[in-house]
Amino acid sequence: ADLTTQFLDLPVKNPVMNAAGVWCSVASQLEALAESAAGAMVTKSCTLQPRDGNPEPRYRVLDGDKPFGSINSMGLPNEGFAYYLRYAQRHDYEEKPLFVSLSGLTLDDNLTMIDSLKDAVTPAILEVNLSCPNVPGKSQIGYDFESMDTLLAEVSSGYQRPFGVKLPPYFDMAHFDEAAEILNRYPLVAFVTCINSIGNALVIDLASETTLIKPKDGFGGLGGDYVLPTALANVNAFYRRCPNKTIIGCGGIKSGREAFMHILAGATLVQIGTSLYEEGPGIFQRVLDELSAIMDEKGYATTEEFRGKLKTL
Ligand SMILES: O=C(O)c1[nH]c(=O)[nH]c(=O)c1I
Repeated sequence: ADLTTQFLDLPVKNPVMNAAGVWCSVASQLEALAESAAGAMVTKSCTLQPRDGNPEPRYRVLDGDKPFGSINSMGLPNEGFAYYLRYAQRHDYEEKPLFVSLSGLTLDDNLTMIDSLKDAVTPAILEVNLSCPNVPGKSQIGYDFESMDTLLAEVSSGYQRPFGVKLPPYFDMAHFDEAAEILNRYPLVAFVTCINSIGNALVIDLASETTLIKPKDGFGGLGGDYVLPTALANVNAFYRRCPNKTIIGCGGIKSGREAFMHILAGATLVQIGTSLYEEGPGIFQRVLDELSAIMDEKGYATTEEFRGKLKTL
């Protein structure tokens, strides 16, 4: 099958990329993504200043029994905005698009970073993270509709170019409606990435009767198989409610099957997190081959032919 995809006005070799935060914190990882089969890539969400993040253990893969997944409370460790801006200025955009993810600790920090990104005049695509669940004392902007509205207004007037947002999962129709109503008031919000990890889950080790991770009494963001149905719901909910925006799907993708489901639900690109963390950048070619085989089997030549075509009963 032909996996080439149009994202906004950009031709992309294929719809598969990494999820922000996974395999994208330092130059060596970014270079590995650039050399991988991924059709696009995104940098680790960054703050204005470098951050160490939370104490370890702060990431655990859950693969002892089914389902496969992960829990993390990294706490936004990153090299600082200037580091990722430097990478964005030396990235080969002919090879593949680069997204830059920002997660400022304050609105001012976000606006300062956006100003520099705008003046740097790089083709990098801005993904504003509204959903980091792991900074102690910081709640997720995506769950505070008023501050989300304010941030989108400020970023729109500051950046004055199309950008996107990374949303937390929502679990109520009224929340899908309210979030979409806000997003639709900002035409510069060109894309919406659903979902970030399901925040503040708790995984317990039976033998030791202890939490698996250290920060926040063991509460952390859930990824992997656990979140696929919620991810698909959020992709489809915003696909239905935001007809003028592009949806990027993220959550529970570990093979061509889940990638196909995300596209069927309305996603244009799909992001891989937990499975990339565990398998490494070789996963992209595997998922692409699996997706292509499923499309061939079903008789779809391009992703365009089935994107958003989920049937209801
Ligand atoms: O703890 C993190 O660094 C983190 N972890 C996540 O699961 N999602 C996020 O957006 C972030 I910024």
